[in-house]
Amino acid sequence: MARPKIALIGAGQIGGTLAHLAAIKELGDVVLFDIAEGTPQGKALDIAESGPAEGFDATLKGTNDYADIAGADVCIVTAGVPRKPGMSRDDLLGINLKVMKSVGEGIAKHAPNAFVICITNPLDAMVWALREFSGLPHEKVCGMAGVLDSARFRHFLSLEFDVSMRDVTAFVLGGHGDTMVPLARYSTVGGIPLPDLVQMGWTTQEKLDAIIQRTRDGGAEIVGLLKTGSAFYAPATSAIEMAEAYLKDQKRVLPCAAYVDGALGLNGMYVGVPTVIGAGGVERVIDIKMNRDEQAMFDKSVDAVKGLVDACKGIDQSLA
Ligand SMILES: NC(=O)C1=CN([C@@H]2O[C@H](COP(=O)(O)OP(=O)(O)OC[C@H]3O[C@@H](n4cnc5c(N)ncnc54)[C@H](O)[C@@H]3O)[C@@H](O)[C@H]2O)C=CC1
Ligand SMILES: O=C([O-])CC(=O)C(=O)O
Repeated sequence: MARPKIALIGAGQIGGTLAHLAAIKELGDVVLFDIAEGTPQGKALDIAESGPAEGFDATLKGTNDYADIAGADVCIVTAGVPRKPGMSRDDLLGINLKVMKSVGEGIAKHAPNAFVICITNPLDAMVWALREFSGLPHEKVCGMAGVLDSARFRHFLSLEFDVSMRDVTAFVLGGHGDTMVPLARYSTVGGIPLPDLVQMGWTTQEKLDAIIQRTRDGGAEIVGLLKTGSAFYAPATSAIEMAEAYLKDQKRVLPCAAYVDGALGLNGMYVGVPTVIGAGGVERVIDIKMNRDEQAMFDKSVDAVKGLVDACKGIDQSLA
């Protein structure tokens, strides 16, 4: 049976890391696309040359021609611009919206049956716009943010509790911005919810609040350290987890920016929610119940995403 084909649209920091991970994990043959001439070709060749030592079977091709993504099973989109210190993700909206238009058209023409994972920021608005421009089914287009934000939360919790990251679960929902919603009640260590761990004296509410804030600021913390761009190792790993769930029909329960129409009181919008990802794409949005405080935080985040979508419609009349 032929290997799956994975198209990576954008061959920058995340795109290159995605290609490396996809090859090492033998998820399929990789096509790296970028408008920058030489970059995707150079990265594809460099990673291919790591194959003999690593011992993977996958082909890697770099290209500036959308025709080369033809028939891709998965497209992961990182094309666009990252932020620098002092910027918010939302500042990228105008420039990256134009990129989503060309990428959406390219995918629609050459890989209309792909499962599409958008990473480009501001994430929730960009995945909405990419879906609009591509016209693909909603369940086949989603955005990566919740897996990353939850991974950051899990990492910080594992440090606080001095336990393996594998035994920490977390759910971060809402938009991928300052209003994101880390849900303590739905996050656990060894199956014990975080509020119970506070009561058991394993940590204090103050420390937990600080970890939640550090999670919200997780992207900015890395931007502040790197200075020239934003995080790429953990974002790439997170998107690969989603792609693998689709390709292997794993039916993973993962938070992602999905199209929600009916669940969680939402009518037809993209935002971070718990989902099930399998061979059907986003097969299910989990309609979790939130308490009053959680709902208030989620509503605020939903409003922030709606504001960004309205801004997209203001910039590009074809989206209105
Ligand atoms: N959703 C999330 O959780 C995260 C999102 N991001 C976002 O991911 C995006 C990519 O980040 P990096 O890879 O670090 O940036 P990067 O600058 O290293 O790579 C972006 C690549 O996109 C290419 N590009 C620009 N316009 C294009 C077009 N029209 N078609 C094809 N390629 C195009 C550039 O040539 C560049 O190689 C940024 O918008 C960043 O904010 C970053 C981290 C996490
Ligand atoms: O912070 C950024 O600009 C990149 C990003 O979305 C993240 O790392 O969470």
